[in-house]
Amino acid sequence: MKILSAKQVHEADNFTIQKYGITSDMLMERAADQVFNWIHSRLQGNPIKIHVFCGIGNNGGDGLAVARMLKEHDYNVVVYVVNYSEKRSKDFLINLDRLKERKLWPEFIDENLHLTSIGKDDVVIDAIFGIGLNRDPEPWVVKVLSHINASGAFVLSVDIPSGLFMEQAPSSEENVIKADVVLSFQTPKLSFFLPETASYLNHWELLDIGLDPEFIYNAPTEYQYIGKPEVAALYRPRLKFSHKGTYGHALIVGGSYGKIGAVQLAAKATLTVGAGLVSTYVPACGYMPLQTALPEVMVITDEQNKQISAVEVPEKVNVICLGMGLGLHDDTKIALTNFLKKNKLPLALDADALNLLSANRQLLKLVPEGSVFTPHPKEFERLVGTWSSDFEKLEKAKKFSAQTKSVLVLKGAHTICFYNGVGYINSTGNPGMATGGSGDVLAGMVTGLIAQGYDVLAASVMATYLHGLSADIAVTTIGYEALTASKIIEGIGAAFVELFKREQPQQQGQQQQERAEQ
Ligand SMILES: NC(=O)C1=CN([C@@H]2O[C@H](COP(=O)(O)OP(=O)(O)OC[C@H]3O[C@@H](n4cnc5c(N)ncnc54)[C@H](OP(=O)(O)O)[C@@H]3O)[C@@H](O)[C@H]2O)[C@@H](O)CC1
Ligand SMILES: Nc1ncnc2c1ncn2[C@@H]1O[C@H](COP(=O)(O)OP(=O)(O)O)[C@@H](O)[C@H]1O
Ligand SMILES: [K+]
Repeated sequence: MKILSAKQVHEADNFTIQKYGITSDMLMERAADQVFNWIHSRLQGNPIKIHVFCGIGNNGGDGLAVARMLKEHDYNVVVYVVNYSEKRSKDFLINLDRLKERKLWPEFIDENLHLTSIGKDDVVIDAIFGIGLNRDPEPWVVKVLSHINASGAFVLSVDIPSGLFMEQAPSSEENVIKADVVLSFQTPKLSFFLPETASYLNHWELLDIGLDPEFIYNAPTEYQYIGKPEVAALYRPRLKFSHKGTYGHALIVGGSYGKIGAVQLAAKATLTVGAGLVSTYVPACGYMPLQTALPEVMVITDEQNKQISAVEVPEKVNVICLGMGLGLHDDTKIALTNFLKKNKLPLALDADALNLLSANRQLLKLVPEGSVFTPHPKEFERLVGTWSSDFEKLEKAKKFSAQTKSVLVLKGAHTICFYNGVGYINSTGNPGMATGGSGDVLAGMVTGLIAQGYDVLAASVMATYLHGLSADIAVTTIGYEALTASKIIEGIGAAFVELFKREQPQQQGQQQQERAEQ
């Protein structure tokens, strides 16, 4: 799913309005109707107090329209207009008139703040700023935002939490509403996925307001949100008359004394995503544990017992994964240098391979184009230096991918794969994955898919999605704490199966029952 910029959303609005001969006010009515339905299906007429805070632009217009619909259904509504500018939008004014026609008079809030108290059991609808926010709110507006944040009420933000920019970090935490739920129109916003800005919302949902699909399809975007349909489309079915040679031969190079487990995890993950053959290259101390733990995997050993001092590549290997548990020994640095000087195969570079490259930057030039780098944020910082905000980190990631002409898999709660100027944001995964070895599993999965002939971008995006999905399935039965890297590997099969499961159509009665329970 594409992630549009604010400018593109406005263009999509105009395009839709012209193509279908509708008015902008009708589009606003659609948006408000969807928000109202969402609330109404949950509250079902509950007389709870609902405070609707509106700005003076179209986000405020949405708020006024929702307030009108709530009033028409006899909800207990109070409406406020946060009057931060005299430049009221046309559709805001239309909806202000409609509200007044229903005898619902908003309270206007200006810098002479008079703020009504909000009970902690009340509901707040936040429609103060939407995607039109282009500068920090003024101090008195910040006080309104803080008043809402301090109330303890359930906060539902329309489109985006007020004060949160689409593509820029807020200058202060108190400038932004903390939303329990965001009902966002048509397209998710980039700031929903970055650690610094995602913390302003607990949960988001998309409402389809019918912006023209053709416009969205043709819009060039810098970010995409990757879900099941995008990944299912990448899947390459296995062929009836195939054999193990059809699915590639991957080599995993890694391990040092005490860190052979990292190679076990990666190699097992490589096999489990379907690679035809998997070999490992490890220091001699890794021979016995690997042969014992993974009978399917072939093992080649270095002449050194505790660390790798050379890399030997067996014939017919078509992808090499390098780095897990490798260590930073001088022997290993020499091994990596000599290997990179000769190697022409695509690489998946992880962990200590990345750390060795960071410490010996001249080696980066030897990494073949079309490789994959899988750093976690600290490893990425070692590669490119520090950043002042998550948005700057994204720019650095894009630049690194362009310079190396490779995929950069920047790991995190929402891992983002960068390639050719586009960031693919993963939708699966959970905090149970914050456990040693889960990154080794991901690197192995990427490698196993490349071995089978997936291109490097498809392999990275699909591996990242399945890795998170496996963990998501696992935690439904074992919880977050007991999730381990090995359990992620065990769940890869279930994740593949889930990829092609159709949602069961729900019976109407069942839906009503579920709504009543919420
Ligand atoms: N297709 C869709 O998705 C649809 C979206 N819709 C809704 O429209 C919303 C976007 O509306 P919007 O463009 O009118 O902007 P909004 O956020 O209400 O801000 C208002 C104005 O405030 C100003 N301003 C900015 N920052 C400021 C500041 N710090 N302090 C003071 N003023 C500031 C700035 O004007 P400026 O003063 O810069 O000229 C800005 O234009 C969107 O989020 C969604 O809710 C639906 O209605 C229909 C379909
Ligand atoms: N809170 C989280 N939510 C979702 N995914 C997470 C979370 N924490 C970690 N992960 C995932 O787990 C993996 C951790 O990788 P990494 O830090 O390299 O671990 P290790 O070095 O122990 O193998 C990454 O794929 C990351 O995206
Ligand atoms: K808002």
